[in-house]
Amino acid sequence: MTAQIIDGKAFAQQLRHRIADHVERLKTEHGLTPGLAVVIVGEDPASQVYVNSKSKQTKEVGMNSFKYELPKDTGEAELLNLIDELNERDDVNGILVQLPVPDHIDADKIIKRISPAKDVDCFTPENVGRLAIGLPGPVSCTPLGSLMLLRDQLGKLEGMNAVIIGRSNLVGKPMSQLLLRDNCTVTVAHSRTKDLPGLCRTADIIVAAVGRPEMIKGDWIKPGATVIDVGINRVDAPEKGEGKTKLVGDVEYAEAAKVAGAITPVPGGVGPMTIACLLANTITTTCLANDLTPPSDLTA
Ligand SMILES: Nc1nc2c(c(=O)[nH]1)N[C@@H](CN(C=O)c1ccc(C(=O)N[C@@H](CCC(=O)O)C(=O)O)cc1)CN2
Repeated sequence: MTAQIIDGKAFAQQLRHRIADHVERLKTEHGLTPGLAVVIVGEDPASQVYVNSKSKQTKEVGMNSFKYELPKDTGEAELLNLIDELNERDDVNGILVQLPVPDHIDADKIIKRISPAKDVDCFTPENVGRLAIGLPGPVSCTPLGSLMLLRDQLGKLEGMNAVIIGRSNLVGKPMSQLLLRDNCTVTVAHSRTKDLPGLCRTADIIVAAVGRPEMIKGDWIKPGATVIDVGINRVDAPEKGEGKTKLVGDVEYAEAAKVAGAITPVPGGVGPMTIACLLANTITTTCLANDLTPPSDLTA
């Protein structure tokens, strides 16, 4: 068997087209132009790439983009002041602080300062709670993107055994909420889980979000299972030349693709969905702030 490759890049592009249509409708029917503010502190090269993509794609779908590039020695108080300002602004519907922030800044403190009404990452305690009890609001971007890919691939997820590997606040925990909501039987595995290979072999759906290159082996996959690889790991690639690197996921892709029914590649799988879902969340927060029902095709 050779797995179907789930093309996240193409799906994200279609999603952005739908988002652009929603933006146009908000403008023409309601006089609203959604605005997204993205804040980066420091010069981490990968973060700069992500932030530039976010800003570019925000403009491409017709929203206003506000980008704040702060030096790495920016103080916590200064960053908190900027967030306070953005919380107050009527033309800003979404605020995102790119993670990681430098060590001298307390990321939790920063996240908690973002108004839940503008928290397009769905990181604030209020929005995490809303997600857990199924209230309308933004949904964590990478899990939302993964869910959209799963539903597109499998239709109804009801009754399926889902194993999520990784229990982070960013991916593992919100992913478990979303799959539970879709009536999967969900197991969240982590570093203390016993017999991880055996557990994975019971899964109809595997979501790998551990951040360890190719940790999930091909022979851990149940034949026909759907594999969502959230990992984005940069590793040495001597085969490409001295000093060269490449991106790999958390799953041993070549071997897993021989067994799985469908699998996301890295790059080109879940990554592009993360940014598209950020734009989707900005539509959601814009609608909720203006007493409009968020479009059902952009949320969970
Ligand atoms: N505030 C946030 N910070 C971070 C988040 C987040 O959701 N909110 N997630 C990650 C980084 N991230 C978005 O910010 C992100 C990561 C990867 C991709 C992506 O499209 N990856 C490409 C490969 C890109 C490359 O060549 O490096 C792919 O997988 O095809 C988009 C967004 C941490 N921080």
